[in-house]
Amino acid sequence: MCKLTIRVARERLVAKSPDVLTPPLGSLAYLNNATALSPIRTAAMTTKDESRLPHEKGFHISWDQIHRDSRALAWRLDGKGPDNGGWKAIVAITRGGMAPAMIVARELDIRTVDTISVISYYSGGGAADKRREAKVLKSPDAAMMGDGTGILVIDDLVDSGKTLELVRAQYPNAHFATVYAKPEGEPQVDTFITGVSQDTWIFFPWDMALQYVEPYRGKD
Ligand SMILES: O=P(O)(O)OC[C@H]1O[C@H](OP(=O)(O)OP(=O)(O)O)[C@H](O)[C@@H]1O
Ligand code: HPA
Ligand SMILES: [Mg+2]
Repeated sequence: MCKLTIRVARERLVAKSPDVLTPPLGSLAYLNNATALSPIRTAAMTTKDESRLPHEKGFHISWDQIHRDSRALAWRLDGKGPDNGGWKAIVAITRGGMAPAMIVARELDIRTVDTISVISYYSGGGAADKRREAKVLKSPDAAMMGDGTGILVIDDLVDSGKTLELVRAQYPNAHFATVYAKPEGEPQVDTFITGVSQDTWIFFPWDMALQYVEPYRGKD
């Protein structure tokens, strides 16, 4: 009875929106499905989108988890600012830093929140030669920022450290905080909550969607 209900519901879904259950090859939904089936990535998976996610493992973060980890970050930063423990403002590194920054701002009752938009890309020649580069597309208010004193710069994660390196060069006295940190980028971050190995790709809830998966023992 239960199985029948699930099957009917799924068929309706397919009929209405085929792309929900069969995402294009290489999309994150597809890759997420593959990692959900096997925590160690399969050969088939790496050949499907090697350029984008050459990582061994996937670490899937739910909305609930990022909320709890961002709150933990806020509590760790509480009372650590230079103005009697207080912080002047928060600057979120868009786009991934916006959700954690909002949660930290709420926890610490910081009302001034600005953004810095950083875009990162790969440059260089062949695969072995490629370097991650970052560029600022939009800066926060210059008068407020000064050299960064009292400013809490927040991002979701640090990986290679290129993004934070660029922002730190502009605001050397700011405090840099991320929710997650990989070892290569750790020297760039002042405060973080969870360390993640370099060969792990972190999947954030805003990049994901729930989708149906076949039972392990098949459909019937
Ligand atoms: O330490 P790095 O190697 O520089 O990588 C970390 C950055 O990469 C991701 O952002 P991305 O540039 O993908 O953009 P987004 O936040 O707009 O998704 C992430 O949100 C960090 O900002
Ligand atoms: O592990 C990651 N997950 C999501 N975005 C990222 N940008 C750099 N590294 C990562
Ligand atoms: Mg980002």
